[in-house]
Amino acid sequence: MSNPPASLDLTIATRESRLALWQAEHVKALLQSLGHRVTLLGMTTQGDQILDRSLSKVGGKGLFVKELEVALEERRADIAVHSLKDVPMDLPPGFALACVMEREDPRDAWVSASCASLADLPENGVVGTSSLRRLVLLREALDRLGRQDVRIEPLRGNLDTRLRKLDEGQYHAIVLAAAGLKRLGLSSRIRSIFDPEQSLPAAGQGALGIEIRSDRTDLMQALAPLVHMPTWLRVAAERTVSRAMGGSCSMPLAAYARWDAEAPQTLCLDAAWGDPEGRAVVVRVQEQARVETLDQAEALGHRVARALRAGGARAAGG
Ligand SMILES: NCc1[nH]cc(CCC(=O)O)c1CC(=O)O
Repeated sequence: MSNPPASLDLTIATRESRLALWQAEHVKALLQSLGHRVTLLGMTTQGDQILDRSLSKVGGKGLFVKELEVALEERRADIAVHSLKDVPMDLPPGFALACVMEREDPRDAWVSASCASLADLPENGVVGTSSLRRLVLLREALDRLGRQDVRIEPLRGNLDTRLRKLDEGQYHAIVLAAAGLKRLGLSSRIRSIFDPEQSLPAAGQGALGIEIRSDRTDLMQALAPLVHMPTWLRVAAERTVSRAMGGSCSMPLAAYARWDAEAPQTLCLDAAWGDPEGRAVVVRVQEQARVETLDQAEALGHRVARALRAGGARAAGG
């Protein structure tokens, strides 16, 4: 006979943006429904403080997770909830990704009151995004429409700040992850959702990950019911591409995996790599494989990274 699962006292370290708090509350509610007692420990990260420079210039993804890891290290918290997109490919020694949860909408959203689409932008229109990936993919789409007049301008800050900058008229439209808007009940702001063919999502976009100290095997068991394996396999493949390309936000790289609707257990992985100067997409590849384990997902990711390099993509730092 197995023992009933232990009820734990758990502290969740979280950033304090509205989206981060929503995500932490979401995990808190799930853990409480499993019988655990949960408190939140809110904290500000460097990524939240540096708002005047593009993230790719100031050190990238690690900026959003470092302080949370210090809280885990100092045992002030047990788990950290992250948007997987912001989590570096390799966690520092002593930390582990214990759980990947079911994915929200992974796609990019077009947010604009005045323009229904790219084609609808006025002469010399301005679109806001700070993601190099979105910049490169938008530029490509605009060039195809013959819209060299449209400018793409940097846009930083949390979701509310970005929406305010749009509302103030600094941009005609902005591009954001649909997942964040949906989680915060802001779906009505979404004018349209990009087909992944056009704006291929970033590795891990829309998925939540839970990080722990790797010695906390007790927590792995407690978190097991929150694991969504179909999502974990998708994002493992995507993140492997990113890791293999030296993934950082200073490289325009998209990696998006989806399950084939017809073939059982078959994962289709698309990737796009752009010139780091952010001008035009140079390489797009697609591979698929039967995937039932994380190892197989990673093998697919490596194949896609090799195909990107064969097509002319260069890994960062080498
Ligand atoms: N880079 C910031 C970030 N990290 C996660 C999300 C959205 C939610 C998600 O992808 O889970 C966002 C905002 C955005 O890209 O518009």
